[in-house]
Amino acid sequence: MQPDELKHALSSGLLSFPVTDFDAAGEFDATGYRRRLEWLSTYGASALFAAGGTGEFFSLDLDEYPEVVRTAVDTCRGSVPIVAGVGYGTRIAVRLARQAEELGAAGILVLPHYLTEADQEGIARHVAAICRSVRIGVIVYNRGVCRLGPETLARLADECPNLIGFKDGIGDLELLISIRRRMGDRFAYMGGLPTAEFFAAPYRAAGVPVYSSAVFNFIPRTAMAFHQAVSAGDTDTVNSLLDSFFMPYAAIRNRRPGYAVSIVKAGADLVGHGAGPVRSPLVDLRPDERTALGVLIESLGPQ
Ligand SMILES: O=C([O-])C(=O)C[C@H](O)[C@@H](O)C(=O)[O-]
Repeated sequence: MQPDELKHALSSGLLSFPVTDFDAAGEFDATGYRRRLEWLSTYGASALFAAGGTGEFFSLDLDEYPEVVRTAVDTCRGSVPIVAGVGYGTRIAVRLARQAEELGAAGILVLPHYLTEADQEGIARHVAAICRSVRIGVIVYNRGVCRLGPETLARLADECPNLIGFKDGIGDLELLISIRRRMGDRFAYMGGLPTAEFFAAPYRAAGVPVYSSAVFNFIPRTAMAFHQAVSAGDTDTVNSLLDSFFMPYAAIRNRRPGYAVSIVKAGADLVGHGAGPVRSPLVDLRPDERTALGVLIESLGPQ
């Protein structure tokens, strides 16, 4: 897929980050992952992101990363574009980006580099090296220690024609709007904070109508309906779902660090599409938390 084709695909609709399937021994379960993507690809997401945050990229072994990307690309070929997450330092990120491109990924999402703070210039060099290493489209992701400003992004966009997207995982509206106004239609823009639905309406107002939904992993019909309600300005439906599902959902999610991913895996399990346990350093939901989540999911009706 050409970078501009990917930019077009990411400029509308709903995105998602499938969880990654691990078996009881904690090994990557390609069969389960393929079934998951076959199921999710029928709900009309504009793109699916393999090995993203919700996909536990940070816990994948470098030897199993290509298996995850290959499974996603082969399963979704011809139905929905697969964007592959890459991360860590520049050398590892470039190696992963080249692997993902060779395996047929439609694009690359640059997850934050690891641990250290870094200057805008250094992060720009990091992103530019990744862009230069592939021909497919690249999306830069402000999150954690990666916090690029509008002027840095403008220089990167001039230097890297295949840099076609910006994803926000920080939630600083002044920064987001400054980037959106400075970059105009040069990028496709995506919201992607934990439980993106909370930010969907204000981000749409800021000129970012597209976001990635983690809950799409277990309530895809509701996730699509929520996105359609935001898009239509149906505030009654948006507020009703925020009050009845997302607020109590967030109350569970906020109980322990890392639950933003663990709760999604628990939800998938509760709807019969289990993906196995999370890998450390994450922990799975406690039994009472699973029960509370199950009640919330039941209240939404069939998916
Ligand atoms: O790796 C990531 O950024 C994500 O998984 C983003 C999530 O989809 C986030 O938007 C969410 O939790 O709804």
